[in-house]
Amino acid sequence: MIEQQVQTPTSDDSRLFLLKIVACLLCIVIGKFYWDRRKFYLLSAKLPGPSGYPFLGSSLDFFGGTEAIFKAFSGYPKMYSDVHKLWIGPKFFVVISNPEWLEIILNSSKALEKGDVYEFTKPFLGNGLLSAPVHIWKKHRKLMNPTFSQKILESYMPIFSEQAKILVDILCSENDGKSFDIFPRMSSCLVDTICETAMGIKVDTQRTNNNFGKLLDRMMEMYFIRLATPIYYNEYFYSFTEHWKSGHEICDTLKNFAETVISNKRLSFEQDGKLKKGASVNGKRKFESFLDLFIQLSDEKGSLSDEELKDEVYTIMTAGSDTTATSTSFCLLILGMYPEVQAKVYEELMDVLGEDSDVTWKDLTCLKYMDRVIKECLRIFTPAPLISRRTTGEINIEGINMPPNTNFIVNYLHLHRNPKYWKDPLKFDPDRFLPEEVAKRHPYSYLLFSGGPRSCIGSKFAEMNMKTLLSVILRKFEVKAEYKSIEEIELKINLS
Ligand code: HEM
Repeated sequence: MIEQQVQTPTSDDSRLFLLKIVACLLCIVIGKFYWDRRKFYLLSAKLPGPSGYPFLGSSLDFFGGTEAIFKAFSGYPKMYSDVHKLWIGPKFFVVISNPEWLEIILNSSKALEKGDVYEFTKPFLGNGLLSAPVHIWKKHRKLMNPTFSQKILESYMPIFSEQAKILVDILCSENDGKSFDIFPRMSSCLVDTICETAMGIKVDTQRTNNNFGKLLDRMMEMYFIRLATPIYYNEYFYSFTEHWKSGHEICDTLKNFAETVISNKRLSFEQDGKLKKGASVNGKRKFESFLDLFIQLSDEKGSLSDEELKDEVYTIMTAGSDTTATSTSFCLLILGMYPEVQAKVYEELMDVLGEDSDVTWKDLTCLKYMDRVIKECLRIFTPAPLISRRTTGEINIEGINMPPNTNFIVNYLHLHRNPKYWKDPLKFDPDRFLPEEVAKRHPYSYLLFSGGPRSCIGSKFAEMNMKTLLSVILRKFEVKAEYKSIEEIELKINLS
């Protein structure tokens, strides 16, 4: 009789078999990871730039917070080129500070989508203009563009002036001749200005210890902390951190606040009947906040839900307050370092406005020297130094093919300090912005508010607000700065 011998697999055999399957699966996953990204490796090989370490890329350059990010982005273009590659972890970026490239990219319909880092703003800003995907952005931007018209912004001038005067009163009462940091005061002033213009509510953070302003500030700060902390990039790991928890708590409080404001507005509109479009009082446009206007326009042209209204209003508040506060503070700092320039600005203010008169929009258009001073200050200290975009189709520039889903970082800081376009870039010289000088430069060599169809919607608002603030402050005070040279000033960086 033949006995059939059945060999049962030992536990070692099955372990080896399992190990082989896991190894095979791992190879497939890694292979697919590299295969999906092969186009970025090809592109990376064609561009100069730091190669970084495997898996980490150049992320170690960013340890040390926002100052480290600033140093890295100032250094890369000098070391490599004004178009260079950058790996942050496994993520690939093309970093650009070249006007010719920027003109093409910022105007391309294939580069309107925001870069992946804007995802971090989503818990708070949802699909507001700053981070919205293009199909939503197009609809909302079209609806919102008319609300930033000259006429509407002119109706905000009394608020700009009133808040600037409150700031001056506070500075007068606190001024003991000692030096202090103007930014926190400026920031409160801008929060109050933007809350009133965006939502039509007075939060008065300047004079009271209002919690709303603090929460708004904290929310923005948390976003920048996340941006400067690569270990917070992964959503899954981040969701276990205290930072995530407190971010969500603040977010919920701010959301509830906005929801109450919006529902009260809707209620009062229903009670008062529809708003009269562009209604005027004594020949001047009646004040209507952005929120009033959005509700009105969305009723006429296709609705924005309450959630969308909240996102847009908070986007305006976030994008508008910190940038304008930083910009105006930098202008005062530089004017404090250059007394002869400050004297000329003062002289112009006296010529155009005299000692006490309120500032009108017409006056602002006459402040030509101040305009050049502001532009030059913000060239050197660009308040929105980096932005990021992502391609949705192939873009070819100078024979270099950038495939869909390429993330760009636009390095405005270097664009504005690039010695190719700005001789002696750290020299402060407002005359660089004389019309004849501007005409000599590439139009995309100065992009304070970015360029193309997705540039800053609030640029006019910001200019009017900054000029009003400076007009009120500089007629009251002579400012001085402790810094002696621009090189001394260390910058921190954020992403707009
Ligand atoms: C000096 C002050 C300001 C600077 C330097 C600045 C700069 C910028 C920059 C660089 C962008 C990015 C554009 C891009 O991705 O290409 C932007 C977008 C934006 N800014 Fe400003 N901004 C300022 C003030 C304001 C103000 C006062 C408001 C609102 C009242 C505002 C609202 C926005 C919005 C909503 C966006 C998104 C636009 C879109 O994607 O359609 N900004 N800003």
